[in-house]
Amino acid sequence: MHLELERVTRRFGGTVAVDGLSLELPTGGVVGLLGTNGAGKSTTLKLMAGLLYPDAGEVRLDGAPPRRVRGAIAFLPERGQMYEWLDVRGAVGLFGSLYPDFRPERFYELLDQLEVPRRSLTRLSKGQRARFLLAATLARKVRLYLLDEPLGGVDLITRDRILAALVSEWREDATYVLSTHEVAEAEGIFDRAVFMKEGRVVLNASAEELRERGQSVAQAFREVLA
Ligand SMILES: Nc1ncnc2c1ncn2[C@@H]1O[C@H](COP(=O)(O)OP(=O)(O)OP(=O)(O)O)[C@@H](O)[C@H]1O
Repeated sequence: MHLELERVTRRFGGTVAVDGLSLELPTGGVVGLLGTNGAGKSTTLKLMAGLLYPDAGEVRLDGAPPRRVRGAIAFLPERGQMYEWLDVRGAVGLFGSLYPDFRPERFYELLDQLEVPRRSLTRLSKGQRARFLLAATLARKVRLYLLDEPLGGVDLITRDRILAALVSEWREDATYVLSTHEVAEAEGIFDRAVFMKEGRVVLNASAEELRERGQSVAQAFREVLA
């Protein structure tokens, strides 16, 4: 899915969360949306998902406003506090009825791959709950995956499993945008890194461009955001 944000601004009261942000992402690939706390990553993802409206500027997905292509977007919110009552069967029922593109087989595979015990969410740890909801999100077959901090608050071993699950899921016709401040750990999976600071894009570089600059994502992150 071709993603375009044109001079997008979003405020919350006196706070400018996203400040005249312009960004164009062609179809396909894995995009890291990187920035420190409060940089505006979550707000940007919600604007892309059509869950928030901009105060100014425009968001277009394949030329249309997000609300018109909502069915082609899977969004993983930052904190997995929703659906407390869900268990695996409930999730298959709920996601299956909400989303015609939900693939139960893929969900079971991902649960195994992410080593999530098949229990209700109330009986899972925070990290397991986050992986449960990540599995449910990735089990949808859509053209745009927006994942807010899928690596947040998990241990290193779990992080590797999540990255493996993500990598096993990549499809060429789909775009994956994931926000993180765990830059070093996510190194190597991004085709493109978009660095945000104070609601703006301060650097948008492909992995190749970073290599040509002789920089790792982590080095570029430190340089740009310092
Ligand atoms: N619903 C809201 N009401 C008020 N202020 C908000 C709201 N959502 C975000 N903000 C503010 O907007 C700014 C950007 O927040 P955002 O959550 O987009 O940043 P972030 O880069 O995702 O941060 P983090 O890495 O901490 O999740 C912050 O100053 C935040 O306090």
